Amino acid sequence: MTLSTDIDALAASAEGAGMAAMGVTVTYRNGHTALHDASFHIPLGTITALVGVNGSGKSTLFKAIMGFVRPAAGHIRLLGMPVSKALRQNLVAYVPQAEEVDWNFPVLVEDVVMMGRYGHMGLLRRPKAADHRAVERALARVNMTGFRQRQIGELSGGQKKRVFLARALAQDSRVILLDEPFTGVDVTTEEQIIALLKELRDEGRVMLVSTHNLGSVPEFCDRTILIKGTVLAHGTTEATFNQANLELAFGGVLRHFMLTGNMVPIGVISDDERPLIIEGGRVQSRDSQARREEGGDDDPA
Ligand SMILES: Nc1ncnc2c1ncn2[C@@H]1O[C@H](COP(=O)(O)OP(=O)(O)OP(=O)(O)O)[C@@H](O)[C@H]1O
Repeated sequence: MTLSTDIDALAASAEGAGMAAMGVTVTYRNGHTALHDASFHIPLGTITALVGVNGSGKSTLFKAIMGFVRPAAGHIRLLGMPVSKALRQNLVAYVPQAEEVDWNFPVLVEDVVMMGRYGHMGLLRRPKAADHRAVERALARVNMTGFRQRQIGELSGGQKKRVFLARALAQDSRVILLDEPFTGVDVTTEEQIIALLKELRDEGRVMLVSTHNLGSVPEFCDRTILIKGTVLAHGTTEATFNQANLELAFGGVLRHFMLTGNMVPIGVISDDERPLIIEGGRVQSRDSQARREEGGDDDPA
């Protein structure tokens, strides 16, 4: 009872207005507790990275937020509401990992995006002009208009991701969960997706993005949640995404290099093809690396 009141107070505050979780524990049917006592909060109009090693509980947290699994303990609020209420109001969208989708299923790109409108339609799911307009707008926003009549299975990995993002846009949800949106995506598409996420943030939406692409987290995520069976740390990326916390979350996969002629220790976290570089204890974003390569940034020497 007290816990429920606390979560409602947190969800009513600006700090937790986007998403709030308190003491969330998820135990699967086989008895495995994948998430224990997880707590965090996210304001509106933010992009939050969810980072942790394989099996750390990222997808489990998504399932709890989507109402697919019921926490054994704890509470979640989305936009100040219990999960079930936010789902009923069509306020939450999920962009899945590629592996979760049966690509042999014969369905056109525009039909996938129209699925985002189902919650806005009546029982017979007969699309109205407004639904068609929403689908068109969403496809245009992800640069996929020319592919609307294609079978989804025929698209590249990056194009499929953009179609699922368009489905979330057509749904017009305020909370968008993205499960590893950059896997199998080239750098240009990644940059397009990041630009779109920033636009959605500026519209006041809340995004939670699980990613192994650590190098791009400081570039586009305002906040970070580090997870390893529980929430190890959460807060602004500036305050949270640092060497000490990353070592806690990634321990075994953190590599240290001491480059010849350079007295600054270089840490490389190589959880993915795009590693995160930590130089002299400072996280280097891709922007700052690029500026340095052009000779314009603060030189550590
Ligand atoms: N349906 C399930 N039943 C039992 N255990 C599960 C189930 N789904 C996941 N797990 C276990 O729960 C833990 C967390 O899994 P989860 O899929 O949430 O990790 P993740 O952080 O999303 O991993 P990845 O980065 O590999 O996607 C793992 O130990 C996993 O084996």
